[in-house]
Formats: sequence, structure tokens, C-alpha cells
Amino acid sequence: MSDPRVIGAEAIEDARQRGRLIVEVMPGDIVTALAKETAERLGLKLVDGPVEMPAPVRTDGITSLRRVLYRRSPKWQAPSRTPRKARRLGKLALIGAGGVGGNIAHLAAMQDMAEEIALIDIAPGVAAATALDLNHTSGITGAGGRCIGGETLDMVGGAEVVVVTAGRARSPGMTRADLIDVNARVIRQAAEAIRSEAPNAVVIVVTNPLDEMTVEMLRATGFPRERVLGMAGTLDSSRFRNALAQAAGVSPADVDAITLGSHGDEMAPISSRATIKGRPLSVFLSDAQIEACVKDAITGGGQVVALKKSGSATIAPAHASIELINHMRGARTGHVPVSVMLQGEYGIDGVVLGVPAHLGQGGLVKVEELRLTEAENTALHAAAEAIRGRLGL
Ligand SMILES: NC(=O)c1ccc[n+]([C@@H]2O[C@H](COP(=O)([O-])OP(=O)(O)OC[C@H]3O[C@@H](n4cnc5c(N)ncnc54)[C@H](O)[C@@H]3O)[C@@H](O)[C@H]2O)c1
Ligand SMILES: O=C(O)C[C@H](O)C(=O)O
Repeated sequence: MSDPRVIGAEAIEDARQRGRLIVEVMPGDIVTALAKETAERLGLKLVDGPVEMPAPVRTDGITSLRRVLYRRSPKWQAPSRTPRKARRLGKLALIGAGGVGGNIAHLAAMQDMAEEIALIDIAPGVAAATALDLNHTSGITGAGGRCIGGETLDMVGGAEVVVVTAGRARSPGMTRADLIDVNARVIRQAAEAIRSEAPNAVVIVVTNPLDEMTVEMLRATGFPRERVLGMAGTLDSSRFRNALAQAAGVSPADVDAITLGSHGDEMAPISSRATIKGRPLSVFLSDAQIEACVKDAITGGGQVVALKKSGSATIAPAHASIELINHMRGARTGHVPVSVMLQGEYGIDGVVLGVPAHLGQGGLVKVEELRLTEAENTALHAAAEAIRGRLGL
């Protein structure tokens, strides 16, 4: 048997410096008397780990703790983020093969999720080069899907799913809303091609400003709301979970949290339903820490833009886009935050907004109506009004 872990005063000081409010004591751990004193002085809680502790033993000033400050719900398990075996798409088309589009293509090829991945970009050679580059990986990965690339939008022909990342990204000092006019033109061009060449496709809009561009895509394709989705909530939720995990000093896999509302200043991270290891956030974090995590989720995109100086985040947005496709093809279960046209859900009608929803082969299956606090509901309605205002609805 390995030696027992000794939790001393230093470990408590260290936990405090990392901004933690609890120190987990696992069965068999030994907590020194000084550590106990230090924890009390600093206001840190010593909390039992997942299994109940054995009876307390006292030997020469060393105490093993038995006090159970909280118990996990026996039903709770960390949410599984491992893909299940899923349906392979026939053709996936990507309009825009820049930072986000190129990364989506890479992830899609690595997951071998489609027989054909078509990359389309007006920049000469960019899409064809990326497609060829990706095909060159197949001798290592063994992935059977083929990538093709070109400059004309008719290459969307026959696609089951089209992801649109074409358009300008913002630079420091700009808001996403500053891109409305320039990117709406690109969305209209893409929509025209999708409507005529891939009339049965599900479209995932990524181009910013996300909620407004999703409305533009709906209008220009004339597709039903089920087949026009906007990607933002999966990205913002991942940022929120990352911030919460960092603050609590736990693995992001132990955090369950989502953001709703707009992909902008009116984003609504839903703290009331968020959990860490299946427990409410307040068990692990102070109000100030939770508020800081909310702010981090809302400003995450801007933080990357400020660091990059030109262009915006590409890797996490690509993962978030892939997450939506994986929900559609059955690789993921449960609901996922996605921007959709609301038809009365949450008491909101006629505007695209990020909400939790179930997805399937044909796109939107059902919007999940979660019970929110009054403040969260108000934030959701405020986001809807802000988007309406920007679109002059
Ligand atoms: N929704 C989100 O969460 C999210 C996240 C990240 C980025 N974005 C947005 O996605 C968009 C793309 O970001 P990026 O980092 O990939 O930018 P990027 O500049 O790297 O790539 C955009 C690509 O679009 C191409 N393009 C422009 N007009 C086109 C057209 N008419 N047809 C085909 N291709 C065209 C460009 O040549 C370029 O290669 C931006 O609007 C950005 O703000 C949204
Ligand atoms: O912030 C941006 O402009 C890009 C994107 O919307 C993001 O959140 O990373």
C-alpha cells in the first residue's frame, strides 16, 4: 500500500492562494493539527471526498478528519464528453476556409465524420491547399473521407450540413456588431448558393455577429428554423466552464454549465443551474468568484482579439462547431446551447437567440425550456430586445 497523503499547513496556504474555498480530504488522508488550525483561520472548509471517511484516529497531534460537510448526490456523474459511435455524414461543406473553417475541416477529417469534406473560399488557392494538406494526413490517420477545395460556391452541391464561417473577423476596438453590414453581404451570397445547390442541407452559421447573421441566413435561404442554426453558445459555455474549473481548482470535466442569450455583451451565463462535481457553484466558489467567471465568459472572445491584434479565436470556435455536428449525427446526447429562431419558447418570439436545444439529423429537434431565475429570464429577454434593436425588427 502507498503511504497516506499528509495535508499540512502549506497545502492549506497554497489552496487559499489559488482562491479555493475548500480542500478535499480523501479517505486515508492525514490532516495535521496545524493544517486544521490554518484552515479555520483562513476560512477554508475541509471537505470529505467522494467516499465516507473512516472513524477519526488521534495519534500524536495528527488527526484524520471524519466530518462530512457535504455529500455528493449518489446519482451524479461527471458529464460524459466522449463521442459515442455516430452516423457518418455524406457530404460536409464549409464556406470559408480561414482560421475557423480550416480548423473545423481539420477536426472533421480527424474524426472521419464525413465521406466528403468540401472547403470553399474566395481567397485563391486557400481552400484547395487546405484540402490537399488534409488529404496528406490520411496516410498517418487512416481516415477514409476525402477533402476537396475550391473557390466557387456551387461546391456546396449535395451537402447534408453546411458550416458558414466566411466573412470578416473583428480587430481590437471593434464589437462583433460592427461587422453586420460587411458580413450580411457574404451571408446572402452563401445563402443563395445553399438554397439552389443544397436545398435540403442544415446550415450552421458561425460568421459574426452570430445572432444577426443567423437571422440573415434564415431570411435569405427561406429554410425552416429547424435547418438554420447558429454556433456560439457551445463556445461561450466552454469558456464559462473553463473559468469555473480554474477558479475552483477542479477538472473542467467536473463542471456543468451553459450560457444562453446573445453572443455578445447580452450573453447570459446561467449560474443558477451550473454545478461543480454535481453541487451548486456556491459550495466551491464565492459570489465574487462566480461573478468573475461570468465576466470571463462574456469577454473571452474579446480577450483573444486583444492578444492577437488581428483576427479572433479559431480553435475553440472550431471545436464548438464540431460539437453541434456531433449532436446532429448522434455522437452526443442531451441538449446543447445553440442559436435558433424562437417561436414562443421562453416567452420570446421572432428573434434568434442562444437556448438549450436537442439536435438531430434534420437540425433542431426541440428547444429545451429550463427553469431560470427571474434575473436570468430578464437577461434573456434583454438579449432578445438588443438583437431586435440591432436588426431594426
Ligand atoms: N460564432 C462564433 O462563436 C465565432 C467564433 C469565431 C469566429 N467567428 C466569426 O467567424 C468568421 C470567420 O472567422 P475566421 O477567424 O475564420 O476569419 P478568417 O479571416 O480567418 O477567415 C474568413 C474566410 O472567409 C473567406 N471569405 C470571405 N468572403 C467570402 C465569400 N463571399 N465566400 C467564400 N469565402 C469568403 C475569406 O477569404 C477568409 O479566408 C468571422 O466573422 C468571425 O467573427 C464567430
Ligand atoms: O470575439 C470574436 O470576435 C470572435 C468570436 O465571436 C469569439 O467569441 O471568439
